[in-house]
Amino acid sequence: MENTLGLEIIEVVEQAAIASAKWMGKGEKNIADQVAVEAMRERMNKIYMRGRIVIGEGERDDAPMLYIGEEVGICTQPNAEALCNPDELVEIDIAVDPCEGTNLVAYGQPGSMAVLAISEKGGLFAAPDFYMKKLAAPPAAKGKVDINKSATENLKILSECLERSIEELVIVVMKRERHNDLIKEIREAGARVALISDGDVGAAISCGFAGTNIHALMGIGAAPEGVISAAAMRALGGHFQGQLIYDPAVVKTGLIGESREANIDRLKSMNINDPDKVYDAHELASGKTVLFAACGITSGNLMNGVRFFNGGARTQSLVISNQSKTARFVDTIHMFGEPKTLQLN
Ligand SMILES: O=C(COP(=O)(O)O)[C@@H](O)[C@H](O)[C@H](O)[C@H](O)COP(=O)(O)O
Ligand SMILES: [Mn+2]
Ligand SMILES: [Mn+2]
Repeated sequence: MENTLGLEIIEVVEQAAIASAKWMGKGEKNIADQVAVEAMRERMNKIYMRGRIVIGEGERDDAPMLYIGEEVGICTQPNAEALCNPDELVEIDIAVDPCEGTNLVAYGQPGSMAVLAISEKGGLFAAPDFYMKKLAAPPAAKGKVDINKSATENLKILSECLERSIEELVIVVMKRERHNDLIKEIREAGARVALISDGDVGAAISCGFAGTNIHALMGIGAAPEGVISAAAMRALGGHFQGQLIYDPAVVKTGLIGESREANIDRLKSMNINDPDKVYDAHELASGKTVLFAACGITSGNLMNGVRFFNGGARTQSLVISNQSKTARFVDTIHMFGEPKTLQLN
């Protein structure tokens, strides 16, 4: 699965990022999102694979494209056996977020990316459209920090694992009212807080690399993004835990259904009978093969954003594989038509 797909999915995220980047700074988050979805879908459908979207843009009725359950790839066609070899006919599950950080793109802010994760069928947790409490940390702290512990305790553990004082730690938290107490606790414990407005996938993955100056992600974001982050962290060997949040009173903002009770019933209807279960990266991305790909739309900690020049664009992507144990940064120049120059910088 991996050999051919690893290369193809780079182009999938690149095309989505380029399309979205054309809308950077225009204040049009829905268009920046929509063009990324269209570009991602178009490129995916050129791949010899038999893919199914398990995390996408929502249910079929609401989302015209890349909806949950949508089949993508050449080998989903009725005559697939004539077109595809046995490897390509293996069913694979795909989680996508074509524009992660739509607000960041619309307002020209750093940290947006086109992103996806792939595994064999059943290898990615089909997260409901709920919130998720998340804890991401570097590989050195894997299995040592714990989402059930307080932020203060986790900071002590992180400090030991990373051989740094608590004061040297930087913890990313989304700037939301629901995090006011968490932010206070982290600061009182002595660590530093980097607040982000959006884009917790990039923040989670940044914990996987030393040199990003991000040592943990704490707090509540969206569950689908949690699964995509978990796929990357599983392949990187970093720490990731997630716990679904189904109580509207906890998140304080956002659409999360009518009531706690109604949400528990909804989870049960999805065969999630223990709504408080804590999932680790291996449960959220349980497949034997896990591939992750992202391409920067606007520049962030991990990747440069799309840079256009006369006749082309340059992109930077990241592909992580648990099989080849690689985190590969890919730098690509895209030629639109016949450019007069190929701009390096
Ligand atoms: O910032 C985010 C927005 O993602 P997108 O809609 O694809 O641009 C995500 O990274 C967050 O995980 C998440 O969606 C968010 O925390 C939930 O929204 P909010 O209610 O504003 O906190
Ligand atoms: Mn997102
Ligand atoms: Mn998105």
